Amino acid sequence: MNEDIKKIKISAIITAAGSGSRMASKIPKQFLKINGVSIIERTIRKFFSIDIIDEIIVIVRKEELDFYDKLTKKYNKKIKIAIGGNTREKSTYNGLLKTDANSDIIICHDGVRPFVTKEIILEAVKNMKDYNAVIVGVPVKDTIKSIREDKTIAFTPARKYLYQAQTPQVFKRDVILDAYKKCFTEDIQVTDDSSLMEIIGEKVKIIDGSYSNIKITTKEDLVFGEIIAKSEDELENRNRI
Ligand SMILES: Nc1ccn([C@@H]2O[C@H](COP(=O)(O)OP(=O)(O)OP(=O)(O)O)[C@@H](O)[C@H]2O)c(=O)n1
Ligand SMILES: C[C@](O)(CO)[C@H](O)COP(=O)(O)O
Repeated sequence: MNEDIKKIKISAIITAAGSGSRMASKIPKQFLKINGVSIIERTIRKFFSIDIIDEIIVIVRKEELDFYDKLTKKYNKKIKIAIGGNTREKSTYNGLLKTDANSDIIICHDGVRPFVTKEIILEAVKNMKDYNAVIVGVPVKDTIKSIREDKTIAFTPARKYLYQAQTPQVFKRDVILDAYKKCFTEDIQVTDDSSLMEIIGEKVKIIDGSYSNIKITTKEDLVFGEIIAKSEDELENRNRI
């Protein structure tokens, strides 16, 4: 491990205060189990296993606080809880306010992206040596069409320049705080935190994530999720022996 990385203070924000409308399940999707373990616990334990992360802030819905009591006991004092807002950005901002003011780096991650790897998280953090913002993504495999309201095609961007954005997305704490202040003052709506950095003119580096680092959004994702989880769990069990 690079000695410089060990010296910096790192906070992770895991957003898990969504309602999962596209999943349309009886319980919020973060609590659905994949190969026997809830999605949110799978995500939390990935971050928990990384020594250089000093604190993990999990953003939750107020009515689900009880569930996290058990999880925080299991994963000890490294975990703090913050209450979410009605958009992902508001949830992330509540998490940011709860981070240690001495933190240098903030890792933002979707609670429903449980198959991120330790290697990807560390690689994103390493790249912060040269940038104030680093995100993870994968090259787009399909041809992407930008469409008009009437569903005719407006244009086809060159695929070689297209990446699908994932999380983790990593930022210098003071820079992301500034970006969020602008977002709320000017009522800017975005679908990822990187977009805010782009709006304030910050250069964002994208590094390769993994096609397995899926966001569990709809029912089909659960099918892929089971396959990925089984192979991940099998590997972990084998390494334990
Ligand atoms: N107000 C919100 C909305 C979303 N999230 C979190 O942000 C992550 C990514 O969001 P998404 O997949 O869109 O989750 P939901 O908002 O729950 O799903 P949907 O958009 O289908 O309702 C999820 O871990 C979700 O819990 C959050 O913390 N607070
Ligand atoms: C941040 C994100 O996971 C990048 O792919 C994604 O944009 C989140 O989507 P949401 O619907 O805004 O939660």
